[in-house]
Amino acid sequence: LQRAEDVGYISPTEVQEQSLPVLLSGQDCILHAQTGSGKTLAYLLAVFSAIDVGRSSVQALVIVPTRELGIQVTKVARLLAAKTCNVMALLDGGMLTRQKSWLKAEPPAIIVATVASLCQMVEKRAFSLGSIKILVIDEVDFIFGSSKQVNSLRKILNSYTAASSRQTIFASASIPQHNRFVHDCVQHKWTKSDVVHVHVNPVQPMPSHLRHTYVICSKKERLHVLLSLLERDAPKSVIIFVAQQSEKSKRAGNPPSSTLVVEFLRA
Ligand SMILES: Nc1ncnc2c1ncn2[C@@H]1O[C@H](COP(=O)(O)OP(=O)(O)OP(=O)(O)O)[C@@H](O)[C@H]1O
Repeated sequence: LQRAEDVGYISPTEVQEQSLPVLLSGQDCILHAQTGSGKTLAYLLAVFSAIDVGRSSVQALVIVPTRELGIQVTKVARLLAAKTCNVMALLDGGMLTRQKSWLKAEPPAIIVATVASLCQMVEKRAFSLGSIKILVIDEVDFIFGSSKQVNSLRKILNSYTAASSRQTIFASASIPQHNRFVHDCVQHKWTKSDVVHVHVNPVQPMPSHLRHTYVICSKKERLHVLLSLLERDAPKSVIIFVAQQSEKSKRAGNPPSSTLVVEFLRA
């Protein structure tokens, strides 16, 4: 807590105020609060409270759905660690071969990892998760919603580690059917039975001056429809979310849709 204050976190946000007594007492917790409310700092303070920085073993694991989020979390963890312990990022697209030898030579106290990279390392026996004291799953709704990641996540929760011997924290801005999720956590032994659900700042209703519109079209027509909407509405500014280009489309030599949209806006 002193270190958090030293780096500029003077007073806690609402989710931190409500969750820190639970987290620092070592109880399992579901941190459910909107984006930007300070969940990352809350769970990282629990991580630093749980680990013994003098021990050379992997004691804390933070699972994130994407490389980008992993980079952000690692940055905050390193800021708080202030060289008292090592924080390693095992993220998709990273240098896993080099990291494998680092892991064996000097196990970091904290690992921030994407599901696939972590499982790859564990399956190659680069390290074991036997000494994990605290496990955090960030953006849990995203990971459980991804068919690619969910089976590996279940292994991390139930095979590689056990809920009875670790503190487990789930964090998310949105947990659809959250009462059901809390029930599943206990039922599937992802957490202990006294897991606490900290739910603050439920998403505010949409401001009345905003208008939602949607268009139903086939997958093939999506880009064409988007470009026609841009042409028709000619917005002053716009944020467009595009999915990753599929490998099949890359191999076929198609330009990514982001390039096509940018070219259209430039013209
Ligand atoms: N107690 C605090 N005092 C001041 N700033 C804070 C505090 N806690 C967090 N912040 C800042 O608020 C911003 C958002 O925090 P954070 O990333 O932890 O939110 P989050 O709830 O994890 O968001 P997301 O759901 O997007 O992961 C960050 O820039 C962080 O540095």
